[in-house]
Amino acid sequence: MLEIEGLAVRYGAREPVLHEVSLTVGEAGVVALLGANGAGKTSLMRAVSRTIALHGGSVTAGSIRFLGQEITGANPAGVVARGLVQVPEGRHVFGPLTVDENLDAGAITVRSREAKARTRSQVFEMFPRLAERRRQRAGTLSGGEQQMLAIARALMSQPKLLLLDEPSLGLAPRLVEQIGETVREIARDGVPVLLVEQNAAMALSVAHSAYLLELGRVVLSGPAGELSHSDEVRRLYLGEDGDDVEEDVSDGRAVPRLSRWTA
Ligand SMILES: Nc1ncnc2c1ncn2[C@@H]1O[C@H](COP(=O)(O)OP(=O)(O)OP(=O)(O)O)[C@@H](O)[C@H]1O
Repeated sequence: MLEIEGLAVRYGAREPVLHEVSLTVGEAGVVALLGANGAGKTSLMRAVSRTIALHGGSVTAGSIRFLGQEITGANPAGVVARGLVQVPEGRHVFGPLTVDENLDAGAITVRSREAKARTRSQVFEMFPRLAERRRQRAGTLSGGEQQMLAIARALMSQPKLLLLDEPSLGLAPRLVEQIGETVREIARDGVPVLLVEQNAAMALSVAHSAYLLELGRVVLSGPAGELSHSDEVRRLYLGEDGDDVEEDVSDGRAVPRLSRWTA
């Protein structure tokens, strides 16, 4: 469904942040893209959703094919119209609008009233908490509910492929589990997912295959089960060697990274 080959991305005149990245997402299942802060995960998502230019970046080499067609020159709206929909990091729900209005906004490209109503009831089945809060303003929802709304809004556009950027970020472990279950369910319902995560444990538990990015390069890839048994992933990303605590340079506190929700 999605074929990325030899992709290079840079911001302005700086050194490229992605080098020769190749990655494939098939017709079904979940593909996880793992990596530490700054590895280039979000930049890859932006390249695929064609929002990279909005962030001052560009694709300088390689190709991105979606459903067999080159999309490297497409614009963001064109990509969404083809069924490739991104839920960016940080949720970005429309705070002053209600849950229902947010869902309407997600369905703006869907013409048929019946199709919209059908998708809305499927979405409410998947997220009963949103159904209970359909007239509540999105800005007053909890962090976990906002993340669910961001995913639900993307589903309203009836995507053929969903890109999820760090859906577990900032959520408590119980909610991370729920997000993982939701991702599984979306894939089971027939929408393949490219899941970007720092939470390697969650991502590898829901994914079929996975890629590990380091400093803009794919350094490991394969079936998720194999990656979760690789020494490097276990040591650096699943925190099995006590190696998961690094200095947070912003305030000097030692904080667990990558494996922070796995305890
Ligand atoms: N708009 C931008 N302008 C310049 N450089 C950027 C921009 N966005 C990202 N970068 C740089 O690109 C590199 C990759 O960042 P990116 O956000 O893609 O990584 P990431 O793996 O998603 O990290 P995180 O998990 O922290 O979100 C970093 O060195 C970052 O500083």
